[in-house]
Amino acid sequence: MARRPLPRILSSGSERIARGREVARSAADSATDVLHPLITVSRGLRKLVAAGRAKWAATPKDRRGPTLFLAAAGVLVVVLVPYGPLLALIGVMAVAAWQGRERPVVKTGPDEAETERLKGLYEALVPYFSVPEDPSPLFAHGGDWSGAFSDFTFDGDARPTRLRIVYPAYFPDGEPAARARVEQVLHAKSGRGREYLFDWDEEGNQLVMSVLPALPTTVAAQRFVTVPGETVLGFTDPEAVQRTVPVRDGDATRDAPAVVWRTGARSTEPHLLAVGQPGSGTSTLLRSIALQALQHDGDVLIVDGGGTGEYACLVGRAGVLAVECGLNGALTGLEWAARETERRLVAAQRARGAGLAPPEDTRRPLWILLDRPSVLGDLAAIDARQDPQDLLKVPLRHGRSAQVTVVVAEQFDTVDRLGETVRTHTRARVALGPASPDWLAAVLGTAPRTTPPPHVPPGRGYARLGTGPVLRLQVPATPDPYDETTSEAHRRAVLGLLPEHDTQESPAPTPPQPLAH
Ligand SMILES: Nc1ncnc2c1ncn2[C@@H]1O[C@H](COP(=O)(O)OP(=O)(O)OP(=O)(O)O)[C@@H](O)[C@H]1O
Repeated sequence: MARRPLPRILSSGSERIARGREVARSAADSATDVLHPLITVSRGLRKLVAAGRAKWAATPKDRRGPTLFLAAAGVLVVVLVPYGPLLALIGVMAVAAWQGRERPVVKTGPDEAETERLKGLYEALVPYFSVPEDPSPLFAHGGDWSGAFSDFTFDGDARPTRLRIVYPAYFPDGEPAARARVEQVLHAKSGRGREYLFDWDEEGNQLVMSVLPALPTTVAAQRFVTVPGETVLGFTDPEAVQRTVPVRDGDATRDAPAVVWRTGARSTEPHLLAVGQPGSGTSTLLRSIALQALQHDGDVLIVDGGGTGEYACLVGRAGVLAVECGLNGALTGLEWAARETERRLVAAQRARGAGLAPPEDTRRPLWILLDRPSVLGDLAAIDARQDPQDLLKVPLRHGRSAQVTVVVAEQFDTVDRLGETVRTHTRARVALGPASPDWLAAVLGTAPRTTPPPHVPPGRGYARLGTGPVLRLQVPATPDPYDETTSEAHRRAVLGLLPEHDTQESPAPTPPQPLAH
């Protein structure tokens, strides 16, 4: 049913009321501005009068007469001096203005609600931070929380946003289980729905709990300022990394703390494994890596076990050797990649033997991106054929010195299908999407020091490079430009990064030739 327009009189009447309110508000604002000095002086005068009264009340009765006499003499002198009354008036007004000025309220400690929250936290921690044998326990029921807690800040709901806790030296802070119990209590009692960082200082017997803001999700695919051999996996907390990268974020440009992965001959983590829940963004991460590899003149071979066509935008682009979705194509492409790795090694070795620099064609980065190898493994098992994963052995073992980088993406529930070689040689790790601490520890080698985020947007997770710290990660939005749900801005961003369509034939799909040694 079509909506009937409001009667003119009603709509214009409400407009007039709104305009009237606006005028009244601005008149009130102007009046406050004009009267501000007067308000300040009268506030000061009130304070002076109150102070005078208090002084008079505090003066002993026998000294009131002389005091009154002195005051009267003072007034007389002022009256007799030329311009005395005027100067006295100016002086009183100045003192009143000074006394009446607005002073910022300085908070000196937690308010009632915040104190209650701290008391509750303290009581909840008593069972974990005390033992019956301790003669003077730092934590005891009904004890003094101020000896254990410091450096606290709160949000508007009196929930702590930062808290330093001193605990007794006998607390087994080296045991992950003991730490986890304390972290769980703090998480629950400080308010769920926020992401906490727990920073344990074993030497100082201190724990600092802080609330982390959500990682921004607004950075989309773009040409990142990196050198060849560097790939931006995503963005993290400013304190977690030293490297920042200038990024376009909406209409502004800012320096964003980036998780930069280094590949190539000097890399200690030359290959990467990304694991995620379905829909968590592992294919998007692979697309982002592919675009960055192409930006630095790399050759890219994509094997998409999921076969959902998420890499269609890369088909036929300059630098993209092949995008294989079926088992046959995957086996052909990966067999070629294994032989190419061997060829590069042999050629580089021969050149070194002859005292020459390695040939140009062995130095061009080659990227093998393999999404969902477990699916291809299943298909291969049905046909009693070779598992494509097996063909990754040579690139994974020798790829580093041959400028060959392997990136594997798999889902959490099929991660156990990955072979030993893949697990051993993919030392750069990414875990995306919601996951339990145990799952994350299985992928990253250790659990993150942060609690799970209340809301996990796509592309949100953790990264760990080798034995480095676990970093929170948000992958830049790099959606499939051919997906109709992709926004126009993102579609243009990704299409703008794609190389031109290649007119030359790519080498990957050709059957592998035996190497002439
Ligand atoms: N970093 C990101 N920023 C914004 N959106 C993202 C990001 N990563 C993924 N998405 C969106 O989430 C959806 C799923 O992403 P993607 O296909 O990459 O997930 P996946 O882990 O490969 O899942 P599946 O294997 O089920 O396809 C897509 O709509 C994608 O655009």
